[in-house]
Amino acid sequence: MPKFVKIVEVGPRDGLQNEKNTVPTSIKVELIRRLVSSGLPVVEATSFVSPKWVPQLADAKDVMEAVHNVEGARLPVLTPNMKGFQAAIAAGAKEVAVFASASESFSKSNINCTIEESLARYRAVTSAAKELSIPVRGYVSCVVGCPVEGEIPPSKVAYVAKELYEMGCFEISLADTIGVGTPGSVVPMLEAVTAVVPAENLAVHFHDTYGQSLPNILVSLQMGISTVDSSVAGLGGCPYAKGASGNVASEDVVYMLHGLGVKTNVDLQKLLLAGDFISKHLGRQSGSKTAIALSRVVDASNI
Ligand SMILES: CC(C)(COP(=O)([O-])OP(=O)([O-])OC[C@H]1O[C@@H](n2cnc3c(N)ncnc32)[C@H](O)[C@@H]1OP(=O)([O-])[O-])[C@@H](O)C(=O)NCCC(=O)NCCSC(=O)C[C@@](C)(O)CC(=O)[O-]
Repeated sequence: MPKFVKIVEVGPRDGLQNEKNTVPTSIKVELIRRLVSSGLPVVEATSFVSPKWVPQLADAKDVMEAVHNVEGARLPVLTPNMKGFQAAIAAGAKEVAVFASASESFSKSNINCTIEESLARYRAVTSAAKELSIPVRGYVSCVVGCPVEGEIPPSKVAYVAKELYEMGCFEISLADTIGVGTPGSVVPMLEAVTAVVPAENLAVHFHDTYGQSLPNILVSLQMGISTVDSSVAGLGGCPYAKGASGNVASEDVVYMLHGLGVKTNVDLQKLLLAGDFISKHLGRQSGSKTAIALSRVVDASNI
C-alpha cells in the first residue's frame, strides 16, 4: 500500500464534458480555483477538442487564459491531435494529455480514427511536446470493457499502454470508461500492463456505473499503483460511451484513502465545498456518498 496517493482531479474536464446545458466559463474557472485550493496536486482543466464533438468545452481557450495565474497545482488539458496541441500551448497550457483506446469501436466513435491512426497522431504530439519540454500524459480507454465490443483482452490494453509509454508519455491512465470492471477483471488487466509499463508510471481511472470504483482502486493500490483519477461530486460520463456514469467521486476516494492512513495532501472540507459549489450550480445532489453523509451530519447537528 503506498503512503501517498496522487489524486488527478478530472471534474472540470471529464466531469463537465457531458453536461447538456452550457456551464458558464466563470463557473468552470471558479471550480478549478476551489479544487486547487483544496490541495489537489493535478486538476485537469479542459480539452482542446473539436467544439462540434464536445460543445461544452468550446471555451477551452478562455478557461486556460483565466487560470494561467493559478498556482499550486498542475492544470493539464486533453489534446486529440496536433491542432489541439498547438491551440493548447498557445492558450498557455503547460501539460497535455492524449487519449487512445484499447477498443477499435470506441476509438472510432470517440476520435474518429483507428487505434493505430491515433498512435501515429500521438507520436506527432509527443514529439512536438518533447521539443517544448511539455509533459504528456496518455489515457487508454475501455481497459476492461467496451460498450460495443464487450470484454477487452488485457493484452490489447498492455499493447496500447506500452506504445504510449514508449513514445514518451510520462504516465498512462488506465480508464474503465463504462465502469464495468470488478477486481476480478481489473487485476488481470493490471498484471498484463505492469509487465510492460512500471507501476509508478500508471494511474487508474474508474467510472462508478456499477459501484465498483472503490474496490477497484483498492486492488490497484495493492498492486503498486499510486495515482488515482477522480471527479469532484462524482461528475461525469463520456459522450461517446452510452451508459457510462460519473467518475468515482474525489470526496469518496479521499475519505477512503485517509481512512487507510494514506496521505493525499487534500483538505476534505475544502473539497466538499468545491463539490457543493458545482452541485448547486448544476441543480442536483452530489454524486459523492461521502458528501451526502457528511452533509447529513452537519444538518443533524443543527437540529
Ligand atoms: C479528434 C477529432 C477532432 C477528430 O474529428 P474529425 O471530424 O475526424 O476531425 P478532422 O481532422 O476531419 O477535422 C474536422 C473539423 O474539426 C476541426 N478540428 C480538428 N481537430 C480539432 C481540435 N483539436 N480542436 C478544434 N477543432 C478541431 C477541424 O479544423 C475541422 O473543422 P472544420 O473544417 O470542419 O470547421 C474529434 O473526434 C474530437 O474532437 N474528438 C474528441 C472527443 C472527446 O473529447 N471525447 C471525450 C474525451 S475522451 C474521454 O472522455 C475518455 C477519458 C480520457 O476520460 C478516459 C475514459 O474514461 O475512457
